[in-house]
Amino acid sequence: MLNTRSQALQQRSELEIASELSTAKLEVRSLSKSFNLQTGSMTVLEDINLQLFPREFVCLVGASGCGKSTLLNIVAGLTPPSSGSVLVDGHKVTGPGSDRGMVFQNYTLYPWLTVSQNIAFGLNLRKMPKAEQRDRINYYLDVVGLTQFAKSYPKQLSGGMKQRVAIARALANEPAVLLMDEPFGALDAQTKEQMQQFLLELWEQTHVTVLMITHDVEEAIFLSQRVYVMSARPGRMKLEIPVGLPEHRDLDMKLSSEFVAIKRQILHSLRE
Ligand SMILES: Nc1ncnc2c1ncn2[C@@H]1O[C@H](COP(=O)(O)OP(=O)(O)OP(=O)(O)O)[C@@H](O)[C@H]1O
Repeated sequence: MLNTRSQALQQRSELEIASELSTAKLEVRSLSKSFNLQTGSMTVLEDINLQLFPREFVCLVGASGCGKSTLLNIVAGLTPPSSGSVLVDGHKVTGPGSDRGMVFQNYTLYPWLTVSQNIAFGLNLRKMPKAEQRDRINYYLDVVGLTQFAKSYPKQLSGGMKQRVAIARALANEPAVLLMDEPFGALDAQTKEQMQQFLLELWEQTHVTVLMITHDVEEAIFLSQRVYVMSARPGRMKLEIPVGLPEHRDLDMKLSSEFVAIKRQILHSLRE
């Protein structure tokens, strides 16, 4: 299925491809959000602007409480903004939609469904023909390396495996953008590093456009082409840092001087 898609991509003219790549997949325009509390109104996000281009992996870092999850929930269409707008492929977001796949920190698999059935969940909702569903499920089971666990239930899987199923479920809808909120926050350090490597390989294979929130500055640099740093109260975009590392990365790269220089810049910005 993706192979057919990539063949189609190859057949298109370079001009068409260049034009597609320069059009934002996701755009957040002058977005602000306030919550009404008993004590008055609290502005959580102020004048947020960001753009993600096709096949980009972008991370958002910022102090706890600066509004990262609120921003992601607005992009997902789960929370309305107070002002400003979110556009996916040029269309204004007015609610949740299958053009945005979401992966949360806490495993959100349905415990009564098998791995395959979890991955099929969105496809069933969309009434996709069963044969097409089977192809997609098999493809994404293979992409996340869980073919042998197709018939297992979530309780039979480790934390890392559960997150791989959650990622496969989000990808099975082939969304325009994959939104991830601290997806590895609940994993131990070793599993987290394995999952970072896995996610990078998956991104190299599928070239999905990703917006991810993380507390972990190293994780953000390791995975991204760009990192946005947010300030707190109200949350604003403070810094946008391009990550000029090669696309193909391994864990040793975290020790390189380029990596450490970017880390220093982000940490200084977070401390200011
Ligand atoms: N529904 C809500 N009603 C009122 N206040 C809210 C609501 N949702 C979030 N907030 C407040 O908005 C602020 C930002 O919260 P948010 O969860 O977006 O921050 P965050 O940067 O994701 O934090 P963390 O990194 O700790 O997860 C917090 O002060 C939070 O209490």
